[in-house]
Amino acid sequence: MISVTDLRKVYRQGNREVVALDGVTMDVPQGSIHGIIGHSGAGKSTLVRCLTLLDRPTSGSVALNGKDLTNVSDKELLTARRRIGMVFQHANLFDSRTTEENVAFPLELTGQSKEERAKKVQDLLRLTGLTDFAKAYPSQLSGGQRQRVGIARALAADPDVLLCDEPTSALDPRTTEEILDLIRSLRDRLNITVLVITHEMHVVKRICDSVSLLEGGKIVESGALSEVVSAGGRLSEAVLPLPGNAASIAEGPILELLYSGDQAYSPVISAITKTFGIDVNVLAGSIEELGTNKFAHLRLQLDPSTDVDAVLQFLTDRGISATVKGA
Ligand SMILES: Nc1ncnc2c1ncn2[C@@H]1O[C@H](COP(=O)(O)OP(=O)(O)OP(=O)(O)O)[C@@H](O)[C@H]1O
Repeated sequence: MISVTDLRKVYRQGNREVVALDGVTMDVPQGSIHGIIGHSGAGKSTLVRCLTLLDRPTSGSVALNGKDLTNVSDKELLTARRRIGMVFQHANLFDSRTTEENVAFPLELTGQSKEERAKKVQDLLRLTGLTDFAKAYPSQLSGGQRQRVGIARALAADPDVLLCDEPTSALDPRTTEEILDLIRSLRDRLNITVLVITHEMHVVKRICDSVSLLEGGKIVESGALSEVVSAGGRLSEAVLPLPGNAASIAEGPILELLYSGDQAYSPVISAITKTFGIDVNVLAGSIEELGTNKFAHLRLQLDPSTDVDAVLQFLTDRGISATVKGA
């Protein structure tokens, strides 16, 4: 479990102050995968540096399993940092070391026997699908395989938290899916807490249980993926985007519908047409399955004669969030 409370980081640039983190608070429970998404300059890198205490926050706290890391001695901090395994965009491997030697590197500092280290490395290679590449050098590996080595190395010290900073930004789409699936399967097998910092929504959609939107150093939306999608805010728009310029072919009110669960497959449109005896035109739609939940986002144009308030009530009664566009 990692808990961040009111984290602030202010940089000084001459006379100017830059507030890179402005009161970030979040709790990520043991065994869950939390995504932090934000555009360039939102404060993601600063957050990573503050979470690992590579950069001291100006105020606020970062606690790992209840222990406040902002309040420990430098020696304790060194030990505490090993509880957080780091995965970066580029694996930054030692070119002169083989896969197994790269993975063994953090273990060389732990005082374990050679046999214990060798067994641990073999376990990690099996876990990350690298057994056949144990003797290969980084130059003989693909980008995805190198990232696997980086992940195996990050797990060597049995961390409580795996902090992944843009883990797939340098990979092609297929390798991205493989690495994301690996991260999720590691969480399933090791019950490790995972924090994924990314600017890519598909990363969040593919593996995260919960997500926070970071903007200008603040978390502006946060929650379980199903909650934020149903809430109809900015994350919802990003997960279930509709084209902004879907042309209407006739006059009539335009409604946007957002709904989840089994209702995502319910015949909403035919229910409206039958109940109100009107024509309905689908301007745009997006249906997604995220984890075990399904979500739908539709933009509909209704007959000009429609009693819009009655349709809105009809939809609300069925647990469907509906808003009139351009009203
Ligand atoms: N060492 C520093 N000194 C002064 N300002 C800084 C420093 N590091 C970051 N900043 C500022 O803090 C803000 C957040 O930067 P940060 O690098 O954390 O954003 P980011 O979301 O990681 O962006 P990117 O995705 O482009 O790396 C920016 O306005 C940046 O200019």
